[in-house]
Amino acid sequence: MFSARYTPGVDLNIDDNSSSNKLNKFPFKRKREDSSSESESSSSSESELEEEEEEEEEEEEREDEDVEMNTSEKEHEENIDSSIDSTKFFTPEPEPLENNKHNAIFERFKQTINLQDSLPEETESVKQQEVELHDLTPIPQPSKVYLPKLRDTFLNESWSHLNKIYYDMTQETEWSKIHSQKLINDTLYDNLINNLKFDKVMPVQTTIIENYLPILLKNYAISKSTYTLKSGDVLINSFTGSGKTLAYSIPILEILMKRKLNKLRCVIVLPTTILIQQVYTTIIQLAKNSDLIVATSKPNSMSLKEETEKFKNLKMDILITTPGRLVDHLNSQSISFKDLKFLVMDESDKLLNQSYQDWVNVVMKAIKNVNVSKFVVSATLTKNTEKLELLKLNPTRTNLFLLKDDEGEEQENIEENEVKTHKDGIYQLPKGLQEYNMKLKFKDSIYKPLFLARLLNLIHKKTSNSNNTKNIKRVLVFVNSNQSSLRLTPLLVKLVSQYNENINVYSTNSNNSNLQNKQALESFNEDNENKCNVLITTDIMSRGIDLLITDVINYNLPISSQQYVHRIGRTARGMNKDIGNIYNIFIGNDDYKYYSKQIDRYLKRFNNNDTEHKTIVSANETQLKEISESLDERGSEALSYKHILKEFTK
Ligand SMILES: Nc1ncnc2c1ncn2[C@@H]1O[C@H](COP(=O)(O)OP(=O)(O)OP(=O)(O)O)[C@@H](O)[C@H]1O
Repeated sequence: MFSARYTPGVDLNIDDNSSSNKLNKFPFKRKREDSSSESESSSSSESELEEEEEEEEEEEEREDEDVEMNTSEKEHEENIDSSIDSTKFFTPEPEPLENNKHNAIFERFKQTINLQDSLPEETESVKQQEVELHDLTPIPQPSKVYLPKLRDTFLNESWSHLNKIYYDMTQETEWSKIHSQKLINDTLYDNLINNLKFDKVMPVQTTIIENYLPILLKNYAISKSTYTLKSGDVLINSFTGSGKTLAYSIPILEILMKRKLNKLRCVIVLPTTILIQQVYTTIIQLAKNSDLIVATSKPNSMSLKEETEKFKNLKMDILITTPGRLVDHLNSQSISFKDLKFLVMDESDKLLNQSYQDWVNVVMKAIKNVNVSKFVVSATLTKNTEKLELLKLNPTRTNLFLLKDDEGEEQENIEENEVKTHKDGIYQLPKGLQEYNMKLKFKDSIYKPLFLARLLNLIHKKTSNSNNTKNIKRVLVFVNSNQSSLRLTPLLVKLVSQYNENINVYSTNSNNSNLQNKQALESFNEDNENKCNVLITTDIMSRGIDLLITDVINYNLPISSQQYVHRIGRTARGMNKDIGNIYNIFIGNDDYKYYSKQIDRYLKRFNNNDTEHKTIVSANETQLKEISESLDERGSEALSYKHILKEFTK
């Protein structure tokens, strides 16, 4: 109940009833006053009144004693009193006491006071300075020191010393022209025209074939052992679907086809097994009728031991693999980099984000004293110096291939108000995209699956682009987690069946076996006329996958502009650059704000003045507007939806 300051040597007895102990009675006097006022209603007894009178007398006695104290002692005591909140702390006052030990204490106290009085005067002036008062204006502060943003500078400088070669979209040419210039051999030309059925050379391919391949060929003619060192490394930053696979494969195959060696001369590293299969399919078609042996190494298809056995007898020229498997083979010495000439890192920014088995360092160590040309490739090539440093690029001969924008400006130097260059790279979108942003009100968020079903119905009914004569629709629906994919798929199957029997919904997720995922992908890719195939997937499908996809729906927003670039890059690819609709679904304002600040502002579009993609459902797309309008909760569609939802949440 009581709060009392403990004074060493004084025995504080807080028994308030002990009237005989005056020392105790005094310290808690105020408390007693308080408590008497609290119990005003109770009648005060005569004895209590007497007691109070007694106390008053005692106090008067003390006052008299005080007068007898010397002035300095008194002043000091006042000072002490004023610095103590007397309502909180009570220190026993000296009184004439029967107990001699207290007298000794008071004696010491007096001595202390006297000593304090004899302190030199400047102590006081120092004290005064310390308590100097200020009014309420802020105390002046030293001006802020602005340090340069070292990290940003550091990041951006990674490209500054590279030999930049800009290309533009007009640089499309014919394979026959490249062939006639003797830049590619007859077999390669034949494979391009007859196997792959390509007649045009895409701009990024043209620039590399015209600018890098001649140097490689010239140096190869001079020396078969140092040509890669003299030609240097290649960095390719080019948008999704622009044909980067061929851009690096053609120069490499042209050189490797020149002599039959059947020793490991090229390794292509990719982040996923799906991509390994895809690149392999392209390369074996290009290498047909040549002496080159192309092999893959995929973690899921064969054990390391089995693969090691296989490699003992396989004199491969090209190996396509993942970073983890490559490290496994290097560690078990089942492959050697002794004859290596080319190392390709496709989707390089993704690879450089993987620290699994410290793969970059292991691989760089393995190629230490070998002359190797490195190809670092991505639609979102990193500018991060720390990461690029790991690759130990050729310090004097590293060529960076970059796209100029529509106005012929060099993309790297564009720092406009609306479109910012991301510190990690340049994020150019493909040309033929149509982007639609749609917002659902926050209160309608439970209807998001129903909204998606309506949207798919609409996509199926939309008339196709003239290139897509069979009117096949393939729609990728991106969700952010495996769980979302598992929850959404059965619900969507049920919902779309109410609208449209021509919509097939598949999903890839980690609950499926590899075989099931493969089958889902194959079914999704089937050419069923007038059908709409839908694949619900996570970002595992966002990189590099090359199928004819007509529409991409960001059911959940991606977390970064890089991720957005790769997701939407599954459409508007290669020669199908005019086929590609993107639908971004926002819930409430927060999603839209996130998209604007974290994603959209870093994207470069071929025509940046075209702001249509930024509107929430463009005015001419009235159907889209209809489906994104608030759903009437009493409507029969919404009611039946709620019933279905209940079934799925049981
Ligand atoms: N010269 C060409 N003529 C016609 N089609 C081509 C040509 N080169 C590539 N393609 C096709 O263009 C599509 C995209 O090519 P590729 O997969 O190499 O793109 P990418 O730039 O690597 O894309 P991503 O960044 O998404 O991996 C593929 O279907 C490919 O077969």
